Order: sequence, then structure tokens, then C-alpha cells
Amino acid sequence: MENHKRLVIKIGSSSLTNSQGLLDEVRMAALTKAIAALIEEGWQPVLVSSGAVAAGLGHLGWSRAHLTMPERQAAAAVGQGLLMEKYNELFIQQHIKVGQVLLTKEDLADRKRYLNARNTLHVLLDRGVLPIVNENDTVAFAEIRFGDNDTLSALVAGLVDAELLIILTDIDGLYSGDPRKDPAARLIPVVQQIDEEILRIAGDSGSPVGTGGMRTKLAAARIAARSGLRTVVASAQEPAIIQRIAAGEQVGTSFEPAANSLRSRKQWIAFNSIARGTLLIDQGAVKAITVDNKSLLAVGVKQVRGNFPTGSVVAVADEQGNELAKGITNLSAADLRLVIKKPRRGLEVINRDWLVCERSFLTCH
Ligand SMILES: Nc1ncnc2c1ncn2[C@@H]1O[C@H](COP(=O)(O)OP(=O)(O)O)[C@@H](O)[C@H]1O
Ligand SMILES: N[C@@H](CCC(=O)OP(=O)(O)O)C(=O)O
Repeated sequence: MENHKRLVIKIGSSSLTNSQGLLDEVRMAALTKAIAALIEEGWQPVLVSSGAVAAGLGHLGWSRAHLTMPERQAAAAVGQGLLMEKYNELFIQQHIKVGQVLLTKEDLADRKRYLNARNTLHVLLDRGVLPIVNENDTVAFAEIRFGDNDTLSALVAGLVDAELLIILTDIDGLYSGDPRKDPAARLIPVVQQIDEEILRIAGDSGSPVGTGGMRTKLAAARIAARSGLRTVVASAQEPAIIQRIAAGEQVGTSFEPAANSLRSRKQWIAFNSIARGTLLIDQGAVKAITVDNKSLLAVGVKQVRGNFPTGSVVAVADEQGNELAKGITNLSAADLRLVIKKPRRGLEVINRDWLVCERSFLTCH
């Protein structure tokens, strides 16, 4: 099983629907053929497909204007069925069986559910079934939504230990400015590090059906880079492009893996978990965890916010409230409040192996 190379291919709504808002069957057929060719070459792909809301709206003949969240969710309930029906029909022609995996942010934030999803995906992949993933739009709302499938695709890539994430969209990569506003904008072939400067050039969606535009693609590429994998953003115009990308050809924009990538458990803490409280720490503790790569000790904790049991994920912030890390605490909030009043200097609150330091867009250990 470990010999197979895994990759995640994400395709956006604007690339799957035509001008009438109906599924673009020609594009979908080309995509299925390209994925079949990758499987033939020994890859184990996962497809993250958007398009449920757009296809549902088109099928129902509903207007896109002024949609409420329940209306979007209702459209997704219809469109997701249509998407899977079409994928099933097309992949069967390629002798590929597919499985639908619908996820919410809460599913991945809960460690047990995360591991369940991981196990299910591994079984599908190991048995030659192509997982087709989307957000579970009919139940996901507000704070439990990913909101965009770019982020979801990066999390799924971490979940299945992929080595490559390909994001197919309606433009051939990241440009030096939003091409709709800046005609002089040029394609950037390689991005070594996704820093503030790069993030500033990414704008919102250019189509009525897309979500997040280049901004969420960069956020996804950043998660992928920190998870140790390369992301390529490229055009969905000719889906056969995915074979060239998988073969290592320079196409679109390539975002390189970070030198200091996180192991699986830290990936979960950093990108999937939701913090149940916050610890405010003093300057000495800030230096200890961000510069010296040390565990967080009770002596540096100044204030405890929220109520959480032992083993919860908590945010760690400086005394001004600027968040700089996340980790799993050895103590409940109630015990921690008692401990920090006592002079028990050595007590460990978060072990360094369970602590991920992410300050702004600069990353620590
Ligand atoms: N710097 C940029 N480079 C390229 N595209 C950009 C940039 N800033 C904003 N965009 C917009 O992002 C769009 C792609 O994102 P989106 O519409 O969300 O597609 P998808 O449905 O594939 O997720 C492009 O069509 C483009 O208009
Ligand atoms: N889950 C939603 C897609 C959300 C989304 O990110 O869309 P897109 O920007 O087109 O990839 C759907 O299937 O309609």
C-alpha cells in the first residue's frame, strides 16, 4: 500500500458548469479520462470536486441572486446527487469505482472523527476506489463550514499523506495581480514561500459561481506546504494537464513544500483542530516556545480563558492577545487556574511535541 504515490486533484465550480449553470459534461469526461490515465500510471488519486451548489441552482432553475444560506444548502442537496450521478457514469466507462465522502469542518476538528475519515479514505484508496470529496454543504453552516474547497483539498491531502495537490481552476495559475484589474499582470511559475507579499497579490473569485478566488488557493497551498507537499494551481481547460503536472513538468504555478514541514499529529493541531480556550503567556514564555522550541510551562501562563477539560486543544497568545501557537493541554482550565497561582515552576502545560507555533505567516518549529 505504501508504494503508491497519492495526489489530490481539486476542481472548482467554474470549471465544472457551463454558462447555463448546468454540468459541463465534456469537461467532466475529459477529467475522468485524465484521472484514469493517472491511475494507470500507478497513482492513487483523490478528487475534491466543487459544483454542488452551482449544478443544483442550474438544474432547479433558481436565480443566484440574493440566495440565503438554507437556499444554497438546498441547491447543494440537489446538485451533489447530480454530480455523483455523472461522475459515476463517466468513471464506470473507465472501469473505475467511486465513493462519495462528504465532510464538515467539525468532522476534521474532532480527533476521533478525523481518524475515522482518514481510515475510510485509506481503505478506499488501498482497494482501488476513487474517493470523490466535497463539503457536506447541506448541514455545514457558519463556523463549522470550510466555506471553500481549496482549504478542504489541502486538509484532505494531509489526511491521505498525498505528495501533490493539484488545484484546477479557470485561470492558468497565480498572476502578479488580479488579471481582471491589471492587464499587465504576469504568470508566476514558482512560489518558494507564501509570505505576506504573495498573499497581497491574490484577489477574490472572478466568476459568479467560484468561492474565494486566488486567496483561498494560496491559503490551501500554504497548508499543503507546511504539510510537506507541493501544490500546483493550473487551468482546468485541458484536464489532461494533470498527467504532465504529476510527471513533474513545470505547468501553472507551483508552490514548493516548506523546509520545516509538520508531522501528521501537528498538522491536525495546526490546521484541523478548533481551540476550546486560550492561554495568555508572558514574554519569557513567548521566547521559549517560538524561538527556543521548548515546552510551555505553567510559570509563563498569565491568564486562562475559557473552560476546557484535560487534553483539549487551546490557543496560546501573548499578553496582548496575539495568537502565536496552538497545542494540546495537559491540564484542564480549572486546574490550570489553580496551578498558576502557585509557585510550581516546572509543571508542563503543553509538551513541545503537542505544540505548533504559527505566528502570522512566519512559521516556527
Ligand atoms: N493574482 C491573481 N492571479 C490569478 N487569478 C486571480 C488573482 N486574483 C484573483 N484571481 C481570480 O481568481 C479566480 C479563480 O478562483 P475561483 O473563481 O474561486 O475559481 P474556482 O471555482 O476554480 O475555485 C480567477 O478566475 C481570477 O479572476
Ligand atoms: N462545496 C461547494 C463549493 C465551494 C467552493 O469552494 O467552490 P469553488 O471555489 O468553486 O471551488 C459546492 O460544491 O458547491
